[in-house]
Amino acid sequence: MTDAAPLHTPLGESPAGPAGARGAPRRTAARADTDHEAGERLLASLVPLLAEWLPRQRWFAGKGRPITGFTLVAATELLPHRAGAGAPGLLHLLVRAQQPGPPAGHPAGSDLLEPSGPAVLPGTDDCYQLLLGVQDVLPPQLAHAVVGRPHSGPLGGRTVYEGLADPRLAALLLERLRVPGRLGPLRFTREEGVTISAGLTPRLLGAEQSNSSVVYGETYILKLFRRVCPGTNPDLELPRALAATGCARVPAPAAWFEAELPDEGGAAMTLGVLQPYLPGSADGWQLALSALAVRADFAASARALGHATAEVHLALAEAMPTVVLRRPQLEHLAAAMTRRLDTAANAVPALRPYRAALRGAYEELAALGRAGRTWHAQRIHGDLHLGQALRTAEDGRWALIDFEGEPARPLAERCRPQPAARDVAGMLRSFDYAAAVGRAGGSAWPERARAAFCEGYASVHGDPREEPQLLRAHETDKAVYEVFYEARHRPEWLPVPMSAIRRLAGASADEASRPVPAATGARARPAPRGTGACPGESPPGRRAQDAARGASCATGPADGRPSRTGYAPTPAPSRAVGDTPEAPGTPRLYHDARDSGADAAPPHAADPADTRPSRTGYATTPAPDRAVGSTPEPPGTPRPYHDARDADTTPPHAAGPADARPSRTGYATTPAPDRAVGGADAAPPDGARHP
Ligand SMILES: Nc1ncnc2c1ncn2[C@@H]1O[C@H](COP(=O)(O)OP(=O)(O)O)[C@@H](O)[C@H]1O
Ligand SMILES: O=P(O)(O)O[C@H]1O[C@H](CO)[C@@H](O[C@H]2O[C@H](CO)[C@@H](O)[C@H](O)[C@H]2O)[C@H](O)[C@H]1O
Repeated sequence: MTDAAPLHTPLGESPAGPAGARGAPRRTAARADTDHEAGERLLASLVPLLAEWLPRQRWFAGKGRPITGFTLVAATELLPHRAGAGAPGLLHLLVRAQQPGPPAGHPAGSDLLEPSGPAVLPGTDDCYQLLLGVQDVLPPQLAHAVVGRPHSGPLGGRTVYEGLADPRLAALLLERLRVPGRLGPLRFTREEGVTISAGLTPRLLGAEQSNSSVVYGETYILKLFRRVCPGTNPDLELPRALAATGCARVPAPAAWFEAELPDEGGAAMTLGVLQPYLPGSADGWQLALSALAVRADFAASARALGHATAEVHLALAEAMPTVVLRRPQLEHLAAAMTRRLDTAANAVPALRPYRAALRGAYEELAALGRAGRTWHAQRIHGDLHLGQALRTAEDGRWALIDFEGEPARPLAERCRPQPAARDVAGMLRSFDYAAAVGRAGGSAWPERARAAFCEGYASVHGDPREEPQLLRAHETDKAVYEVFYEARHRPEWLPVPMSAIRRLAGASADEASRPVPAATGARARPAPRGTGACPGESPPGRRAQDAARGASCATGPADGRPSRTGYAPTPAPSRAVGDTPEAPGTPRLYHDARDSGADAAPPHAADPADTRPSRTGYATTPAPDRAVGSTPEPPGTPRPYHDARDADTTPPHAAGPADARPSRTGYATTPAPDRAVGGADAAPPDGARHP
């Protein structure tokens, strides 16, 4: 029982037939095991297809670096495919992709309270979640979803495709989530007291995402995390904690599923979360751009958004541990920000002229720590921007989504308490972005929005403007990150954060401590002046303007779309582990013999088209801020939302009627160990709870 090596298939070793044939994946010890052999054959036959297909997926985090091999972590047959049956099969795979070299997308290890890792990393082997459909012949409406046809192996001659694109297979996932249970390493959990309707029609979202989401009957949305790691994803943890406090600003998880892989240290890997869908909602980015398109003010919406953000922060501070940041932590925070600045400046020359001035904001923070100043840190959203706020059609209130934090950062880092100012800074930066992309033509619009947001926030949870050094340091840190992000993913957008960099670098200490002006009667600040030659620093170019009107950025990564993901800074070399009685370290192919597939949901035309606007850009439906704007809308424009000020009722969480149908699949319990990744979170620097 020491068959410990994870199944690893280097590229270049093509599968040539059944198990044991030339090119089959290596293992350190042989053991006759049907599941293991099935797993070997399966991965071997899929490797050439995955090597081509994976880098083209928008959620693939390792763009720009070659994949040198794959390691199978676990394989589970959610629905067996029977040749000639006509019905599809569904395979769930957890696969590591080995990629040499430093990860792309984010300025270096960016921990808050712990020392950073090395600036240049030897490589990554991120684990990805794949849901692969299998059919003999794919109907034309699923042609866009094809992964490929393996030449040989267990799937030889069949068509493998993105399973989420097939409504029959997406429906099966919902069916799983409706009834708690296990299947191999997969555990499906439903929130206590929640019932989930059966038979809701699935629709795969086409939005630009770090993950993949399926909407069920406009009632639920299932987010499948694509790059996964051991531990509870904050996008499950925080919304659940918030729901327990009664905070209605965040859709409460109704069900979720995880992988339990004992050799990962016992930490379940969150794979997907089902939550109520807010139909007809519009995100803050769309709304802000729509307001700008008709020269409408956004202050009332921004104020309501500040209010909502503060409510969420308050609830999180009540529900989760908080810490006090004292001198060591503040020095550490300043040092981490400085490292990120240095890494970004090394990568983006445009930043270099401002480096010394920007450091001042961080040094000021450290100096305040040395002088005895303290701040509280708590769990926060971690990646707050206008695209993460939805204004609901039902009652016009703001809801916040996507609590994953910056997906590029290691999980442990994302789970640490941080100053709430970090979220505030993220949103303030977003107003600048909207103003630039929406061509506000001056600083009045963003300044009013920023001030209004702070006012709304202050009415609940303390005024962020009273912490000018903390806010400035975080805004600087965010703008530096954005420079790096845009340089890599959307070069046309680089002038947007660069303009903030000039402003932040140019601010004197006095100016920095000047509070954000009040929204009412705020005077426009003069346009920021440049302080040096800066490649790419012209106003957003034609393509950025086009993007703001609905076109895609032409200089994104390989797939031609700007990637929303960042990087994976934690090197995670594959290792052989395992001591479980079954087949430690052995990837297993789980399946459920009871699942015939014969009674699967009836075929349904795939609906790949998603009419929701992209999150990165580009409102296509003018939706001005009704709170302020008086400009008439274009005729026929749907108005799915109304002003938050008019409504303060809680959006109900949609839960369907009880349905007692049993799950169609059963439960295999064999563990599929792989390796431990990531570490426990750092101990809080101070156990004091937020008063
Ligand atoms: N509860 C919800 N109701 C309505 N739309 C949602 C909901 N959650 C997410 N969305 C839509 O799905 C998109 C992607 O969701 P998000 O959680 O941001 O995924 P990702 O982390 O992959 O970016 C959002 O921009 C929003 O348009
Ligand atoms: O939503 P993600 O967590 O994937 O965040 C990444 O992509 C964002 C773009 O979608 C990017 O946000 C930046 O651009 C937004 C406009 O497109 C703007 O509203 C944000 O303020 C700005 O930071 C984010 O930085 C990146 O991490």
